Amino acid sequence: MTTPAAAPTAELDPAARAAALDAADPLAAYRDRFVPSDDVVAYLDGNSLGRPTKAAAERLAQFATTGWGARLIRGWDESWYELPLTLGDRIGDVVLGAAPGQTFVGDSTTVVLYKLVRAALDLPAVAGRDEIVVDSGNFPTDRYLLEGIAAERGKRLVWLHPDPAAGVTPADVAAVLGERTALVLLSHVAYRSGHLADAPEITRLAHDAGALVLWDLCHSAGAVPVALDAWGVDLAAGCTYKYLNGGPGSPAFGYVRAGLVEQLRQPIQGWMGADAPFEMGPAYAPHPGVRRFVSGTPPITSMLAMQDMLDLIAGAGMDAIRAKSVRLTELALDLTDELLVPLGVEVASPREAGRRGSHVTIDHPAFADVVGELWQQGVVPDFRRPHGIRLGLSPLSTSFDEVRVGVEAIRAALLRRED
Ligand SMILES: Cc1ncc(COP(=O)(O)O)c(C=O)c1O
Ligand SMILES: Nc1c(O)cccc1C(=O)C[C@H](N)C(=O)O
Repeated sequence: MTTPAAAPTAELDPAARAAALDAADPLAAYRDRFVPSDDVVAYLDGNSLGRPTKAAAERLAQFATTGWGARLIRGWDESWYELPLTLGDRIGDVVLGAAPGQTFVGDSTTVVLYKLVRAALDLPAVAGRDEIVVDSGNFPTDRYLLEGIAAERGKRLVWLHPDPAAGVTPADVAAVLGERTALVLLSHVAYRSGHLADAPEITRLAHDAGALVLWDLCHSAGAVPVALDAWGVDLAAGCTYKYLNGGPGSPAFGYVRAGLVEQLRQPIQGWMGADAPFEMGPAYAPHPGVRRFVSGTPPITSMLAMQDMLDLIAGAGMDAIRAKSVRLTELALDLTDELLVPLGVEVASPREAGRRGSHVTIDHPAFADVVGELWQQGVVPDFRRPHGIRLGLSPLSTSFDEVRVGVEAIRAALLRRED
C-alpha cells in the first residue's frame, strides 16, 4: 500500500502548498496530454478557450489528408452527416447525463439558444403564456437574444436581480413564476461570479408553474457534473470551446428532452434538419428526432478537437474532475485571502464549494491595467467589467502551481502600484 501524500497545510508557504497539492493530484498526469505553450507560465482562462489536446492537434493535422483529402464527398455518407448526432450523444453520455437521441451539435451557442427559445415559445402547452424569466447577470448573448425574441414574438422579459452574494436562488425564481411564465432561461454557472445555480430545484419549480426550462451550460459542461435526464430538464445548450476544448469557434451542443422534440418546430428550417435531405423534396418535413435542430451543413472540421477532450473526460470521470475543480478554486480563494485581500481585492465568487463552478472572480479597481501586464508576463486570466479578474481553472489542464503563480503575479502587480 502506498502512503497517501501529506495533506497540504496552511502553514506551508504558497509554493510548497501548491507543490504538495500537485504531488497529491490524481489527475496530474493529464496535464501532459495538452499542447504546451512556451510563453505561458499560468493559463487561467480555460473557461474562455480551453487548451488543445495533443491528440486533437494530431487529429486536426491528419484530417486534411486522411479524412477530407482521402474520403472527399464520401465522407458525408461514412460519418460526417451523422456527426452532429453521434457527437451529441457522446457529449450527452460523458458530460450531460443525457441518454442518446436528445443532444445535437450545431451552430454557435447564441444560435442554438435562439432556436431552442423560439421553438419552446411556440409549444402549444406554453404558447398562450407571455413571460420569459431571465437573470440580469446572465451572459450578454442570452440577454440580447431574448430581447430580440421578446420583440419578435410579443413576449415580456421578467428580469431577476439576484443578491450578488447569493447568485440566482430557487426563491428568486419562485417569486416571479406564475401562470404567465412560458420559459425560464438561466445559466447553470454564472459567467462572471461563478455561482452554481440549483438546477434540479429551479427546474422543478418552473415545471410546477407549468413553464419550460432552458439551462445555459456553457460554464458547467466538462467542469461541473450535470444530470439533465435525472433533473427533468426540458432544454439546454452550451459551448464546446471552454471545458470541452473544441477550439476557437467550435459549435455548441443543444439538448431537447425526449418526448418534447417531436412537438417542437425550430425557426431555421434547413435541409440538413429535414427528414430526407437528399430527396430534396418540394416542402420541408422535419426529421422526427433531435436532428431537426440542425439547419445547414455542419462544421465538421470544428467538431474534431472536442472528440479527444471527451475521451480524456471519460477516462478521468466527471466526479474526479469536479473534485479537482473544487480544490483548484479553494486554493485560488485561500491564496487570494492571504495575498490579495490585504491589498484591497474583493472576492466576487461564492465561498461555499457546492455553490461554485470552476472559476473564481476577484475585483480591484486597478485590474483593468493589471491584466495587460499579466498577459505580457505569460500569466493569462481574463478581465471582466467593471474591474474583475476571472481565474478560469480547467481541471485536466491546470496545475495548482499555475494558480499560485497567477495569484502571486497579481500581488506583485498591485504592490508595484503602491511603490
Ligand atoms: C454563459 C454563456 N452563454 C453563451 C455564450 C456565447 O456563446 P457563443 O459565442 O458561442 O454564441 C458564452 C460565451 O461566449 C457564455 O459564457
Ligand atoms: N467566446 C469567446 C470569444 O469568441 C472570444 C473571447 C472570449 C469568449 C468567451 O467565451 C467569453 C466567455 N463566454 C465568458 O464567459 O466571458
